Amino acid sequence: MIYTRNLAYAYPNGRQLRFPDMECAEGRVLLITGQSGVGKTTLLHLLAGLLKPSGGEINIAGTDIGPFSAGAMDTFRGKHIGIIYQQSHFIASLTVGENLLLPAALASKDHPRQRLRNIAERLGIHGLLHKKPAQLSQGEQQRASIARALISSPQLLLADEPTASLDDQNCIAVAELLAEQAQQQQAALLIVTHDSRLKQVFDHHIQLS
Ligand SMILES: Nc1ncnc2c1ncn2[C@@H]1O[C@H](COP(=O)(O)OP(=O)(O)OP(=O)(O)O)[C@@H](O)[C@H]1O
Repeated sequence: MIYTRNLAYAYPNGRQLRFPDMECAEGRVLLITGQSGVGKTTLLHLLAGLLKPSGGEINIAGTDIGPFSAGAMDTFRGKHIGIIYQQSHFIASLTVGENLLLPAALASKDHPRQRLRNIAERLGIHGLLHKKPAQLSQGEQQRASIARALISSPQLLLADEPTASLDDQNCIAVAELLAEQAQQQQAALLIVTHDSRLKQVFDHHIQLS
C-alpha cells in the first residue's frame, strides 16, 4: 500500500535527514518512533506530500507521488490520505459535525452524511455532532479527529503523536481504536510518535535515529 525507498530530506541550512526504507500493507499498522529531533514530523510531512523529498521515492497505492505538482498532490491527498494530528485543529465556529464533513466535501466523496453517522456511531461521538469543538473533552476531541480522518475512506492513515497527551489507559484505548478502524477500512496506518508505550500494542515497528 505504501513504501519508501532511500528517502531523504534536507532543510535549507539544516542537516540532511535520511530515513530507513519502510512499507505498510492495507489493514496493517506501522509504528515509527524516535527521540526528539530525529525527524518524525518531517517524515510525516513527506509521507503526506506536504514536503518534497530531496531524494528517494514514496509510493502510495501504486503511485509514485514524487512528480506531483502541489495542486495534484492536494487532490491525491484528499482522496487517499487521512491525517490525525496531535492537536485537533477544528474550526471553532463550526459544529463538530460540520468540521467532520469538511474533508469529505473537499474530496467530493459520495454520501458523506451517511458515512458521518456510521463513523460517529462506531466511535461513540454521534451524540456530540451538534456541539462546538470547545465543548468536547480532550478524549472526545481525539475521537472526533479520528472520525474526521476516516470520513473520506482514505487508503492511508497518518497519525502524528495521537497519544502523547493521554494517560496510560486512554493511550492504549486510542491506539487500539485507531488500529481497529484502520483494519475495518483496510487502510494502512502509520503512527509517528515518541510515545514508547505504543510499542506494547504494535509489533511492526521502526525506530528512527
Ligand atoms: N524549518 C526547519 N529548518 C531547519 N531545520 C529544521 C526545520 N524543522 C526541523 N528542523 C530540524 O530537522 C530535524 C528534525 O526535525 P523534526 O521536527 O522532524 O523532528 P521530530 O523527531 O519530529 O522532533 P520532536 O519529537 O521534538 O517533535 C531537527 O534537527 C530539527 O532541528
